Amino acid sequence: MLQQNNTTDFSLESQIEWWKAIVYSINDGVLVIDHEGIVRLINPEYTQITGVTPDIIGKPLKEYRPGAQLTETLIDRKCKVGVYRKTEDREYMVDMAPIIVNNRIIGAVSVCKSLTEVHKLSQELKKKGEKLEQLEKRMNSLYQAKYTFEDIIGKNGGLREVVYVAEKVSESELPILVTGESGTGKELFAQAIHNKSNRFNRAFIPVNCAAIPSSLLESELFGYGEGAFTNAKKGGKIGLFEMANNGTIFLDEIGDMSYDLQAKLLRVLQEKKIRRIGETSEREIDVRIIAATHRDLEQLVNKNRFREDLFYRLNVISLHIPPLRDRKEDIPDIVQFLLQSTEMNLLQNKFSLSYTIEKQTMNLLQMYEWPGNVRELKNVMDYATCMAEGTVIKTDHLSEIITKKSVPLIESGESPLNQTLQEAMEAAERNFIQDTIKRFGHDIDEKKKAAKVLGISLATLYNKLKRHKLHF
Ligand SMILES: Nc1ncnc2c1ncn2[C@@H]1O[C@H](COP(=O)(O)OP(=O)(O)OP(=O)(O)O)[C@@H](O)[C@H]1O
Repeated sequence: MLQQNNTTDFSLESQIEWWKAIVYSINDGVLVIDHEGIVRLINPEYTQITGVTPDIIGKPLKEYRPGAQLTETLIDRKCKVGVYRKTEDREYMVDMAPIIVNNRIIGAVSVCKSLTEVHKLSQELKKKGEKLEQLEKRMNSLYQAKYTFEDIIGKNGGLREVVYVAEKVSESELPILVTGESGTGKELFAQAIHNKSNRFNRAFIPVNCAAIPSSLLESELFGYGEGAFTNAKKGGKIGLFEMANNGTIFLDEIGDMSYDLQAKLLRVLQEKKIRRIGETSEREIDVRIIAATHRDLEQLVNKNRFREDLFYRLNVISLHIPPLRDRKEDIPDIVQFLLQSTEMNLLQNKFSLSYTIEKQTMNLLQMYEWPGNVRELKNVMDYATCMAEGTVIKTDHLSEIITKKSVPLIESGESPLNQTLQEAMEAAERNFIQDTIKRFGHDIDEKKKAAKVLGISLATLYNKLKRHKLHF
């Protein structure tokens, strides 16, 4: 029996008990034979794993278990590692070693590990892995980018060039900064880029940095660990960066992100690691970042409201989407495209309609300045198709704001609607200059010719281009 008090007993009997207790407490199965191959000891775990009961003790192993290789160890003196054994209902791995004292073999020991348990665990792990894969697939399908470059309509005013660059950089891993007024199609571009990249079947996670209060944005982006703060969810929360792993995160309105959070974003860009709030360890992530803003980031940098280092890091590839008023020639194609989408929607509801638009109505659409860009045009067309009694879109079907604020095209000869003379003259001058430049071309010699035809100096032409916000 083991000593119950604190005094140390060095008697042989006590020492044997001591070693036996150690062998019994081991989690692996242990069987020991002496130099004659007689079983001297097995622990309960050995019985558990192999089914061999303690009545084997004192008997020759070879007789009891003819397949046992342990007795060979007494002869060849070799250690054997990871010998696979399988009986009807058990599977286990055995390590064997001779017990040598003063260069004499006094026995051999076999240590076994159950594979049944390992199998069970690996089975469970497999199931969990499959579940995780399913969840990942579901998440990817929930966060799928639907637009491709085919959905980007138009080519005028520099849009063709932007599409060209965007397509080229799609497959690169570099961050992209998309700028342009609200409604010009920044997210549309981001989705198209994602869908053309190798990440197309992974998640595309859009985040509007201006729509989420800055106090919440950090935990939304990075997630948090359990107990990170009061009201924190049990088990913590995964952040959007982790959700976008292997995919793309679209950080819209990046100019509205707080200065502190900008520093954390810069770290993600540099280290490709994130740390959930309240946790100490970091997690590796592989996310492509596409940021967008309608603000002038350089100006924000100058005002110390946007980090210069982050700006340069994001601005490696920049795409500027021109406003719709600078590419009014695209309006007919976009209108056609929008009407077709409406038709497709109706078709899904079993209605088949084919819309046309009156020339006069189209003229009016091209006279308007579109401060809300393509999004506004989409809304106007949705409204018009609702208002139309038949399939022809007429001026009456446009909202009042369009009919009131449209400015005449030079060649249309339409009279201005509810405009002051000054406003109409300004609009006419803008359109006339725009048309003349388009007729002659963009380079300096062509502009000189345009200025001559307009009867103004080149300097005045440049001033007027600036005043009318014409980017040629
Ligand atoms: N060139 C285009 N061709 C077809 N549809 C377009 C085009 N540009 C924009 N759209 C459509 O206009 C709407 C607004 O686009 P999007 O949301 O991408 O703009 P945004 O610049 O990201 O706007 P915001 O800055 O307000 O977030 C979307 O429905 C989009 O599909």
